[in-house]
Amino acid sequence: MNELKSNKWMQLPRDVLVGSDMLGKVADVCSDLQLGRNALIVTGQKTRGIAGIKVAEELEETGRIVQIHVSSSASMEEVENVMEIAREMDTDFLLGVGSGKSIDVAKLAATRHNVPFLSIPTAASHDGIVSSRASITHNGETTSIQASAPMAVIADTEVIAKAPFRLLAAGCGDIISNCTAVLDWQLAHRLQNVTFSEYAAALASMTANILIESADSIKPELESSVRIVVKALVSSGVAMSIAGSSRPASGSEHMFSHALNRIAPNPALHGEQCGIGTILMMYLHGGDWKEIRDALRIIGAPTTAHELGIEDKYILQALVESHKIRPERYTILGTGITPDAAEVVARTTGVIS
Ligand SMILES: NC(=O)C1=CN([C@@H]2O[C@H](COP(=O)(O)OP(=O)(O)OC[C@H]3O[C@@H](n4cnc5c(N)ncnc54)[C@H](OP(=O)(O)O)[C@@H]3O)[C@@H](O)[C@H]2O)C=CC1
Ligand SMILES: O=C(CO)COP(=O)(O)O
Ligand SMILES: [Zn+2]
Repeated sequence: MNELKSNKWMQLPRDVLVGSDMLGKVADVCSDLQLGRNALIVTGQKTRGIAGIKVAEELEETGRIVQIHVSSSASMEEVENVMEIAREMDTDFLLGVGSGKSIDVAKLAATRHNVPFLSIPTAASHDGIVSSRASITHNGETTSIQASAPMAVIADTEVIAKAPFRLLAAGCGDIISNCTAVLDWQLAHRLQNVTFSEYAAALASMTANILIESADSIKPELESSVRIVVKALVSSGVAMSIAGSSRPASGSEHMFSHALNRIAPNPALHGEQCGIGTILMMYLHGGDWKEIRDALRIIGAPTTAHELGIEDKYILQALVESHKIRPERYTILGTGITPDAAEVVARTTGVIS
């Protein structure tokens, strides 16, 4: 790590654009940031046609050379494929255009290739669209890897409003999960003296609370709803940058979601699982879990295993195994909960019936 990198306190995006027809502004942003001529777009199978091609055309119109890579998974092999293409075409910058997976692959490949990266989400499904973390699967294990923050985030509210509403509701679940993430962080600070940032924690909690208060404003196909959620995701990402870790936005509820990804044959969306994890972990914290459940219900995010499409037995198994996911991150789960206790929390909160 060079001296500049090791001395950095926090990394933040330089430009954040949120609004209608923002895809039409990509070339201007690249010129403004002096990003160079050779661009490599990482996009997904569906999102290629939704935004990838449009972004490529916008860049080509200004004389840039653009290559599109369609990525099917957020795996280390994909990151290496993208790095190989970047080396071959002497790429000046990368763009992740699409959902979480495309953005994570572009983010890590750009970090390792040492070029800037732009995040252009087509869905507001989690705060990875702005964070300096990339979730990558390698040898069957998904890990959250430190990467560079995007140089710019360009969120076209028109495109995101047309995405399946389930993705936006999942983004809300990811934001609401800050409630228990911060409680876990405070607990770890008190019991284990882990480094704690009041600023990061306050920003993360405030962001979740504003979203809970705005729950009835989150509606399908409304750009105003997208704007609320994207702003909250940006705010959560900034909290993680201030903290220098995902602590303000990822605690026991994320460990539950990560455990489900390992255990359940068909996991649901990240933010959906984290939302339900927040209900469960808030119960364990002795907090107002009904407030969390009600906000998720109003938004239209799942609050039960049935709505998540995951069998009760996997929910219980994930609860019992969550503490093993990241043993170094102390949370309310401590050294784990028993199968009996898991059943009580899941039944009392109505997550299983
Ligand atoms: N870096 C971080 O901090 C974080 C990373 N993650 C990671 O992100 C990934 C999950 O991301 P998430 O976005 O929830 O899910 P996915 O990346 O799995 O995307 C879900 C689906 O939505 C599709 N999609 C996206 N936008 C649109 C649109 N506008 N219209 C129609 N379909 C659309 C995608 O299409 P397509 O096939 O084209 O991609 C994909 O099929 C996981 O790999 C997870 O580990 C999660 C949280 C934080
Ligand atoms: O999803 C995240 C924050 O919302 C990132 O958290 P992880 O560090 O658990 O991957
Ligand atoms: Zn998350």
